Order: sequence, then C-alpha cells, then structure tokens
Amino acid sequence: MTQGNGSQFIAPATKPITAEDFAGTDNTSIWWLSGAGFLINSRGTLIMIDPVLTMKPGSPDICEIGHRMLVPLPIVATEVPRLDTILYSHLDDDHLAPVTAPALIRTGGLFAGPVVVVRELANLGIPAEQYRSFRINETLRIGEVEISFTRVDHSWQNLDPEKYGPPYGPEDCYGFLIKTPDGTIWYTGDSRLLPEHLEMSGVDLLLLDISNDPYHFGIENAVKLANTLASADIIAHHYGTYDGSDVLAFNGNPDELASAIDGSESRFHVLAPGERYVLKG
Ligand SMILES: Nc1ccn([C@@H]2O[C@H](COP(=O)(O)O)[C@@H](O)[C@H]2O)c(=O)n1
Repeated sequence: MTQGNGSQFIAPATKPITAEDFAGTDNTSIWWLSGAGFLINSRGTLIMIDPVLTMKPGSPDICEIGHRMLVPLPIVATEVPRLDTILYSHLDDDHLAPVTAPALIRTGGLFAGPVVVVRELANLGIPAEQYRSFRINETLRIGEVEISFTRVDHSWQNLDPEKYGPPYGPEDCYGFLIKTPDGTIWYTGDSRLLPEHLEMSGVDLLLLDISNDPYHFGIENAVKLANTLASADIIAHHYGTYDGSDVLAFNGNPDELASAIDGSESRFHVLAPGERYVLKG
C-alpha cells in the first residue's frame, strides 16, 4: 500500500471479480468494490451495495462521477451477470452512480433504498417493478437473507445549506443490517456516530466507513464503534479510491485506525478491491 498525491492513502492493488464469483457457493463471501461499494454472495443470493462501476467512455482512469481513480475497478457494471438486490444507502453520487444504476437493470435485481433514493432511481429509468422503497427497521427478505434498514445521520449539507440545499433527514440515508445463514453483516452507511450505533449487537462483520470527514464517523468514532463491537471482523472502506487529497470524505487511512482497534491484527481487514473475504459467523 502506498501513500500518493500528497498524503492520500491508496487502496491495495485491485484483483478482478469474475463470473465465477457470482455462482452458487456453500458460504457467504464479501468483496469490496472500491469506494463505498460491496458485493455479497450468500450461498448464491447476490447483493450489491452502492456500486459505482463505470468509467467515463474513452478514459482509462476517470470514473463516471468525474473523479480520477487511484485503483482500477474490480468489475464494471456491464459485466455483472446477475443480482438479487442492489441496495442504495443515499443519493450522493459516490454511492448512487447514475450510469451504473441503469446498467444493472439487466441483472434482474430489485433496487432498494430510502424513498428519495428510489425516486431518483425512477428518474434514471429503473422500471417500477424493479424498485421498492423501505422505511427504517422494515425488512427485505431474499432467499435465506434478511436485510433491515438502520439509522444514520449524514446531514452534510449543513456545511452550507444555501449552497448544497436542504440537509438529508433521518429517512433519507440508511445503513443495512444483513442477516445471512453464515452470520450478520452491518454496513453502517455514511454517518456521524449515533448512540444507537453503540447499542448494536450480534454483528459478525462490520463494513466500516473510515473516512475522516465531520459528517462521517471520523477516526475516533470509527475506532470507538469497532471496539464496542469487539468480536466483529471489520472491513475498511470509503478511502483510497478517488483522487482528492483535499477531500476529507476520500481520505481515510487504515493505518491510523489499526493501532487503536483492539485485536486489529486478526480482525481489521484492509482488502484490495476485488479481494474475497469469507464470513465466519
Ligand atoms: N464542499 C463539500 C461538499 C461535500 N463534502 C463532503 O462530501 C461528502 C459527500 O459524499 P459522501 O461520500 O459522504 O456521501 C460529505 O461527507 C461532505 O461532508 C465536502 O467535504 N465538501
């Protein structure tokens, strides 16, 4: 892993995700897609979270949302063969990418997220029969997997509401609690730390946003959450992907957390995009 572009931490070198990774399995596997995105294959049930998987046409390193990528994508949207659901945490384009979303219609997956997100998915051309909005604490069951929608606070427009518009409210951005036959995964979503986050239990794998932005956990609270969920494995994300040493939301550094997370040697995973992690519940 390298430091580049001033002080920016770059993710480990990408490994390709292939068609075989979408086949039926006897376990639950997780891949970081880069940025804030994940693929989960739970015994053949296929879930994507916040995929940003398209490059600008003709450009080797500028992605669809205009950022130069520090690492290549492990798979592009047009090569994703099949999905059961695509979960969207919120509207920001490094989560809901406007070229990737329609490119995933052909996977047959159900697009799911908050009401405002689903409204935007409709604008992007997702057919009505292929999307559904959910409220906090509602559940979506797909095969043997049960997904519930957890609370976040990501009201970053408060930085300057005149410039950025109304701040995201409590039903505009979600996290996802994903119960599989092999254990429970929690994707916290982009959020400041809430008291209820510290009351979560039964989490086997924490997909932890480690960016150091005031409307995210920040290092101190990411460590606090990791140490509260003391028996969970952790996969770091929301860092090392997009060029922007001056953008706090892109500038997490796993090294800054590792020494403060209890037992980090065995449970804090700094995966390459496209590297498989097998859930041990
Ligand atoms: N001028 C700005 C505007 C926004 N931000 C931060 O960007 C983040 C939005 O992207 P997410 O991945 O977090 O959804 C948000 O956290 C803002 O704090 C900024 O730094 N400067």
